[in-house]
Amino acid sequence: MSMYHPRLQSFGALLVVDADCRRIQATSTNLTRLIDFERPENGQLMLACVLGKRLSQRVRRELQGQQRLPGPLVFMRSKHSHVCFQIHAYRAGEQVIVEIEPLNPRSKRRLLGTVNERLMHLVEATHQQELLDCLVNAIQQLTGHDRVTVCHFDSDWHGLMVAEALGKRLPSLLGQRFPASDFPVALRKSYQHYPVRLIEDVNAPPETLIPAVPGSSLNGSFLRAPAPERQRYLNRLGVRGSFSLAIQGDTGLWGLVFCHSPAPHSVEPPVRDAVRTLVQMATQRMLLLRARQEARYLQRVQDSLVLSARARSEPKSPQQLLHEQAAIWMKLFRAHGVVLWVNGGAYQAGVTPSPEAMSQFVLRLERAHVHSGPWCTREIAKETLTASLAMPEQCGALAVPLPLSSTQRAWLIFFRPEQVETLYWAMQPTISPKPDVILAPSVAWSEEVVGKSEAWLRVERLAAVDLGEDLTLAISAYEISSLNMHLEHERKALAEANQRLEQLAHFDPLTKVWNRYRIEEAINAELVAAKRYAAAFALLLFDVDNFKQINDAHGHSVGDDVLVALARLVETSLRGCDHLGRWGGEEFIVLATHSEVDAAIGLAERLRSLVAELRIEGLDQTITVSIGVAVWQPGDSCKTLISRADNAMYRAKHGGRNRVEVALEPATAL
Ligand SMILES: Nc1nc2c(ncn2[C@@H]2O[C@H](COP(=O)(O)OP(=O)(O)OP(=O)(O)O)[C@@H](O)[C@H]2O)c(=O)[nH]1
Repeated sequence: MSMYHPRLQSFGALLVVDADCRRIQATSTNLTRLIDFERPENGQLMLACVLGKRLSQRVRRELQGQQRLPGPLVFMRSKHSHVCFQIHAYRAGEQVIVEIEPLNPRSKRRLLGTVNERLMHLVEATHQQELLDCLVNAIQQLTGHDRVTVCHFDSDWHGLMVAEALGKRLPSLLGQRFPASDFPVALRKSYQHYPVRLIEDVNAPPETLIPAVPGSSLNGSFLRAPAPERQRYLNRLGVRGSFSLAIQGDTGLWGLVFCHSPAPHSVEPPVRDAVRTLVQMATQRMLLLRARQEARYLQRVQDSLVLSARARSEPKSPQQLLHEQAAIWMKLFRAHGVVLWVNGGAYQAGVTPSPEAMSQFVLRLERAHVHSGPWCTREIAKETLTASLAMPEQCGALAVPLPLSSTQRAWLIFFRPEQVETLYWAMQPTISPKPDVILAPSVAWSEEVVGKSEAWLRVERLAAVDLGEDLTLAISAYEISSLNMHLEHERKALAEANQRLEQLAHFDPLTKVWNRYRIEEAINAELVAAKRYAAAFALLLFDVDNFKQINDAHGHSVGDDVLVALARLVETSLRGCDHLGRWGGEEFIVLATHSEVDAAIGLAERLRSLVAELRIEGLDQTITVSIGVAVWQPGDSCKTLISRADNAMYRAKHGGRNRVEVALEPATAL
């Protein structure tokens, strides 16, 4: 195992103790300078020799089964001396590390008051900037460093100075960006594990451990000296005293608080702890403020959804939805254009690509973006999916798929304009600083960022998904209602067609009375009833006299008028239980139910004389009919019955027309 020579800072002493918390295996070289103690004669230094018996027992007890002491312990080395010490102890592998720092107890009361007052200010802050300003001022007041800054990391780990408190007249770093290379991954990771880093003097000659111990790691120690590259970096800035703390966001390292001074700068342990508490409180408050802001934004989006929810009870087409909502949506999503892509068609508002370009874009999006979440870019021109949209005025796009069905997706797509941004990059000074002069990295160059839109925030993407779900429902509701309307239309058309079919099947198209098929059906039904109940009925077969001559003299259409007028006249003269049908040509049949021969003859005579009085417009002659009457007799069929009526009618014709003849005997030879 290799021997370990840690480089330690001198503001505290460090002990490496065995796992049992008794024997000291190594001490930092400055231990004897900080604390008076007696070395035992046998040379085996015990923890009790340095901390005293009671305190070392307590450390042992509190570390039993624990990784570290629950809080710092304080002790006074000698009754005659006023020097106090604070102890931290923790386990590192098979060893226990004990850190001892001198303490000034007189500063404590004053500190508590200041910290409380500053905490109150932090809790009252209502905006992030106010909160961070309050934090840097509080820290500057507590530690006295010459520059206290808050550096916030962007998604590429470049650091932007967002708040600053200056003790001396120093140039401001506010608004400057430090490149990600200033914050290497190892450094960021170490802040995640050890959020507080104090370097009292960057250039102090380091202490080390005697004797060197195998494999001991002091990564978690306050006292470890800065790594050489960090030392060089701080030297180039002219920083000798440095104190830094991590600000942990909900998704990782949000930023760092830097406290810098050109001269060595000590920070008492209680001040260090107080600053840590302030940073933690400020972090909590910041997360809360952000959560509130996001909640307010989401509420505004929800409010806009209620409108489309209303559209569900009163379905609206995608076009109507876009027309009514586009302005609200664009305001909420800071967009200048919006497209609703449904069923291969684009509904657009504001500044958007041409429909052809949109259709190409959606095709590519469908192929490349198969999952259900939103897709976005800040640089339309550089993104392969959007490069061919060729729309210089819009730089950002946010697309949300709307799963209308398992096979078909619609899209809601927002377009954002370009936002030209000037970034000020801090350059590290190349000259060596004069002693006691802290350098501001000069505004060596500024960069104009073009072709990018504002970033699509996480909360905006979430809100877009909410809106997408709402729209999916609204569009589905519309499609269902359209389908229903279509079905209803189809149903009506079908009913009408059926009705027409019924007419064609059962009615004569010219006279609108029953056709031959229907009257035959009725006669057959009547025959069944007559057979069962022996209830007589009669058939009246009548034919217009000399109809050919009317046709020839006045034209076929007048002949038609005669047939229609005749049918109307006879139809309206019948009882409700009698039926009229057209038998063919100018022949009609009246089916007179419940009729014996006398009643049937009476009816035939009444009809004959009514017809003789009929006047037709454009026809200056009377119309007459010859009627053959046949009354049902047992054994009759439809055929025999009609045949008998036909014979009777034939006789009427031959008897001079405009007459009624009755079939008296059954028809023969049928
Ligand atoms: N206008 C019109 N004429 C029809 C229709 N159906 C048949 N006819 C005509 O009715 C005429 C029947 O003539 P005929 O069978 O000789 O009988 P008629 O002239 O009435 O003479 P009689 O029956 O002996 O009195 C024919 O000229 C047919 O063309 C129709 O639907 N409309």
